[in-house]
Amino acid sequence: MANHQTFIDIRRDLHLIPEAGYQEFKTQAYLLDYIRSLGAADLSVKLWKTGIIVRIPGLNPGKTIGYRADIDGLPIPEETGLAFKSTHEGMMHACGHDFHMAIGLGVLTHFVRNRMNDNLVFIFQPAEEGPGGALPLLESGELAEYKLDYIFALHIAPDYKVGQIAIKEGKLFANTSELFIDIMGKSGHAAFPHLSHDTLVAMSHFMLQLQSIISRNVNPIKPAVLTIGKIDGGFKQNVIADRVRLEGTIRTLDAETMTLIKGRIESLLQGLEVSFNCTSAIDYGANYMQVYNHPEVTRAFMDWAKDLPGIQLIECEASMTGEDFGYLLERIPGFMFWLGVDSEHGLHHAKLNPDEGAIPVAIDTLVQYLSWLGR
Ligand SMILES: CC(=O)N[C@@H](CCC[C@H](N)C(=O)O)C(=O)O
Repeated sequence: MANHQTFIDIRRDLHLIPEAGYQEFKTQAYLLDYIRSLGAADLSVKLWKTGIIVRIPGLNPGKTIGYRADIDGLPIPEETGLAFKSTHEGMMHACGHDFHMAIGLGVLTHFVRNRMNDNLVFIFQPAEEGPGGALPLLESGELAEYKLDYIFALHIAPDYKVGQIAIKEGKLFANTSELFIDIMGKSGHAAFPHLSHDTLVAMSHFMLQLQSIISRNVNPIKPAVLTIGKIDGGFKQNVIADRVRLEGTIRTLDAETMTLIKGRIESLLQGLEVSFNCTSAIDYGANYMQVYNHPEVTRAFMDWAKDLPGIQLIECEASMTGEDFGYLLERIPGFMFWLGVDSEHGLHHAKLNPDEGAIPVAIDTLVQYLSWLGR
C-alpha cells in the first residue's frame, strides 16, 4: 500500500484547483501527470473530453471491474479558511470530488504495484455537477471496449463519522432534473408600473405557486423536492425589470412523479403569463437517472463489510441527492456508498471541511473489497 499521506497531499493539491464541468483542464493534467509518474508502461490511458479512463491489465483476467470518480467543482466561493483553499476565485470542491479523485488514485496506485488477475478500469469523469458526464460518456461509445462487469463509486457524507460507510440495496439517490425558467415582460420607470409588465412581481407569485406543487399535487407518500437555488433579474432599484431567471432542481424517487411535477410547472407558467401579461421559457437542463444499487452485488458487499475492522456499516435510507453515476449503474451491476467524513457543514456549503482521515479508510476498504471481489 502506498503511503496514505501522499493521497491526502494529492487531495489538497486538487482542492486548490476546482474547475467547472468540461473545464477541468488543470485537474486532468494533474491526474495525468500523477498516473504517468507511476511509470507503468502497460497501463492504457485514454482521454475523454476533460476526463481520463485508465485500465490496469490483470495478470490473468476473468472479468473487468470499474471505479468511477467525478472530477468537477462547484461555483461556490470557498469560506473554509484552509491553507489549501481554492485558488480559483468563486469555485470550490464543495461536493468532495477532490476526495473521490484522491481515493481513486490511491486505489489505482495500489493495484498498479500489486496486480490482480482481473482487469481494473478507473474512470475520472467530468461534469457530474452539470451538465452531466456519465451519459455522454456512455453515448460516446468510448466505454464499451472495456466491457465492465462491475462498477463502483463512493460519495463523501458529512453527516457520518470517519469509519462509517452507509449504503442500501436499490434506490440510493433520486431522479433529478435541473430547472431553468425565464419570465419576460415589459420594463419601464418605477413610477409608472401601469405601463409595464413587472417580471419581479410575476416571479414572486410564481415562487409561492411552485411551493404548492409538492404540498398540493404530489401524493404525500411519494418523496419529491423542488428547490429554486438562484434568481437573477433587474437593473436598478427604480427600474421595472423586463426579465427574471429562476434556476432550480426537481428531485423524485420515481419517474411518474417527475413527469407530474414538470406538467404542473408548465400549467402554472401558462397561468402566470395570463395573470401578469408576461411570456416565459422553460428548460430542464440536465436530467439524471436515479442511483439504483444492484441488490445482490450490494448485499454481498454489505455482508462482506459488516465485520470489517475499523468500519461501521450503516444501512441508510434513500436521499434526494442526485448523481449521474445512476446512468452507469443502469447498465453495469455495482453500487455507490456514502463515506463518512464528519463535517460540520454539509455538501454544497462554502465551509464544507471533510475529515481527511476518511481518505485512508476509503482506500483500504476499496483495496480489500476489490481484492476480495476480483481474483
Ligand atoms: C451528490 C450531489 O450533490 N449531486 C448533485 C448533482 C447535481 C444534479 C443537477 N445539477 C441538479 O441540480 O439537478 C446534487 O445536487 O444532488
